[in-house]
Amino acid sequence: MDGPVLRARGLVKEFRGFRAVDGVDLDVAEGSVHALVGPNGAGKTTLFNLLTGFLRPSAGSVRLEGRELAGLSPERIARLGVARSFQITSLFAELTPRQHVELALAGRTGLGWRFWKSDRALGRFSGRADELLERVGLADHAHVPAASLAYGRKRALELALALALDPKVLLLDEPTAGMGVEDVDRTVDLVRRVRDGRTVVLVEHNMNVVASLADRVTVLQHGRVLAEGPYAEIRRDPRVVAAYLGDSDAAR
Ligand SMILES: Nc1ncnc2c1ncn2[C@@H]1O[C@H](COP(=O)(O)OP(=O)(O)OP(=O)(O)O)[C@@H](O)[C@H]1O
Repeated sequence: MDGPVLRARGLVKEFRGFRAVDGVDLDVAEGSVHALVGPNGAGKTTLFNLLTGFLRPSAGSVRLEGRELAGLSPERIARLGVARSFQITSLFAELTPRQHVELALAGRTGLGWRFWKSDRALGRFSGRADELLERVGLADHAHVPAASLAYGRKRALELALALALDPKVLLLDEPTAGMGVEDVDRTVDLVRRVRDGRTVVLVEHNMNVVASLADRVTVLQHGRVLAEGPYAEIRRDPRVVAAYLGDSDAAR
């Protein structure tokens, strides 16, 4: 199809008269990795929540391949093809990664929670579950309780759960937040592996990660788009340097 897969126009979110997102236009091209960056409080998380239905916009529209999403529930939006990962899922401590992914796959088909205890019903998803776990590097940890997984591996599992929905657009909320250098490198590799023709939108503070992954970058400030373009252009834009890149958080 022509044009962006995800398009926001005039998005506004007001909290008691304060505009956290203030008239944002966003075009996310199909198959691209698009980063949302900006200083603390710029409105990145709020925008993310508007795109995924976790918040209802005060005004404006969000379209997925032309279809209006504004006002739909997060579940409906996920089923239509916009799924998010990181900082949302609470994993079940005693269930294994394999069981988590089987349940996510079952939920997608509508088989859902009614069958959640039936090994036979879930067994039909085991092949696909193994593929997804392999994809995110968890094949060797498929059968341990989720509670025993290291932090980076829990996040890899959350990514597998989002991928189980086979989304058109995958949204990643600060995928490297709280990680040490090794886990950051591993996560960058992981996102590269799973994007595979998929469209990815990510909120990310670590500019090295943005530089390695993003085809396009939107810089937000005070709820508005300050600049938009390829990373190489954005990083030289004096407005962006002044508003954001000079800040030590972004220089990490
Ligand atoms: N539920 C809410 N009620 C009132 N104000 C809110 C609410 N959510 C966010 N805000 C305000 O909206 C502004 C944007 O917040 P948001 O969390 O979207 O920024 P951000 O760019 O994601 O910041 P950070 O990088 O710190 O996560 C902030 O001033 C914040 O205090």
